[in-house]
Amino acid sequence: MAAVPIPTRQLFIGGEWKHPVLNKRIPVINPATEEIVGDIPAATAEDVEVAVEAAHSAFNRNRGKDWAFASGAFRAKYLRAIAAKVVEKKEVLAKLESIDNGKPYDEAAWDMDDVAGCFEYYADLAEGLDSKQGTPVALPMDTFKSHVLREPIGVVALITPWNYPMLMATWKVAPALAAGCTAILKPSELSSLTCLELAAICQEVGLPSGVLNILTGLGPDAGAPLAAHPNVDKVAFTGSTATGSRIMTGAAKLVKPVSMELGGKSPIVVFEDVDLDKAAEWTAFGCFWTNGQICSATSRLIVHESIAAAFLDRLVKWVKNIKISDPMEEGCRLGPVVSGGQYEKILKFISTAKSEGATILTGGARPKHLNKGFFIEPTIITDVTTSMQIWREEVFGPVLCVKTFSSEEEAIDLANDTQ
Ligand SMILES: NC(=O)c1ccc[n+]([C@@H]2O[C@H](COP(=O)([O-])OP(=O)(O)OC[C@H]3O[C@@H](n4cnc5c(N)ncnc54)[C@H](O)[C@@H]3O)[C@@H](O)[C@H]2O)c1
Ligand SMILES: NCCCC=O
Repeated sequence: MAAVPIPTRQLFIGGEWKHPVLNKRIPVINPATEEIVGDIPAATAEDVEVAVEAAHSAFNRNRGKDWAFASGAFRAKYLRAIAAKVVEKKEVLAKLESIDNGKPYDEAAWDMDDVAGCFEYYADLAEGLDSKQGTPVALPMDTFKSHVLREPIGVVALITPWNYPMLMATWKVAPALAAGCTAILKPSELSSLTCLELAAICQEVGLPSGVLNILTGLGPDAGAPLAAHPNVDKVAFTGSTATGSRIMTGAAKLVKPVSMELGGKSPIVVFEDVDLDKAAEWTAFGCFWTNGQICSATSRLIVHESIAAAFLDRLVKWVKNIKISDPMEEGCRLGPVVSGGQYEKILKFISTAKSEGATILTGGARPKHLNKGFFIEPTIITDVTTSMQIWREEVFGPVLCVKTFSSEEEAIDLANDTQ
């Protein structure tokens, strides 16, 4: 599949492209080739200041009548226009995401459908707001009147991860805009390309200036000052539990509301009466989809002891059939993990599991047919105990750890074992 040129973009603030105040940039590395293919602007606290001011004036412009307190139907038109542009540019966006993040092109293309669907969904909700405004609330005393007013909270900071770059951003941008908030989006420095294209789309559809500002940059340099800014009224964050906890601690000092979507360690339980082939397919899908980099990855397999050997045999066969290649290659089902840092981290998880006494049933290393790129074979680890790191911590890569059970109670206990 032909690659696409990587656009050179700036920060998107107040409806315009702006060079970062300190003029720094971050290289974009294609994880399949380890080559630098472009760069993105690196925002710092100085740019955060300008972006928050832009979002603030957009919120208050014309006493809010231009956006925040305009009708939901007015705002919905922009959300639908963005959705239409995403559909129009789907192929380019999916290719950029695939090059930036390493996910198979087909999966990136599904994600773009989800992005468009999400903007449409919140457009519906924005339209629905209008008829709900002013709904009376019955009170026991006639002398008092009460009605419901739904109002945007103000300027919101949206901080997102790299595993579904444009989709995770959309899950925050679309509802914020539908509600009438103005926003500053800070995507992950590891895959920001499509979020910068979202900025271009906002410009194309004529989204009022300052309603959505997009700052790319490092977490500590751009994310931290954004989350802590006193004129940011709410922070919505998706990412690791450690970063979420840091943001929440800072927000607590300002009594600032936050919403957090953090990491996980999800189980898949396979009972003795399953169809072995179907269960093997879904187990592989649950853990190895998006190269295993999903918050909901079913990274703990809990299988009934009476079928464990036969089931693992099928699963290993299934996993060995997964096509591992450059994510832009036709039929790719598993690409590289997102970065060199993530690659090293996952290999360390695997070596710690070995040193703690677990067995690598399959995988555990870079596939032999690939000599560059941050590729890791789909890995299945057995002889795991609940005290091992591989069982307790989120790996966020193509690694499945296995435990057997003999009773339903035991399966439930293992499934509920918290991180
Ligand atoms: N629950 C969900 O819906 C969901 C969805 C996707 C990913 N995730 C989780 O995200 C994690 C993977 O993403 P990640 O590695 O990008 O997470 P991360 O916490 O490293 O980074 C997430 C975002 O926070 C920013 N950031 C980093 N340090 C910061 C700081 N001090 N202050 C403010 N912002 C800061 C990063 O630049 C990035 O934009 C996994 O744990 C995964 O489970 C959860
Ligand atoms: N399908 C999107 C899942 C997002 C979590 O990582």
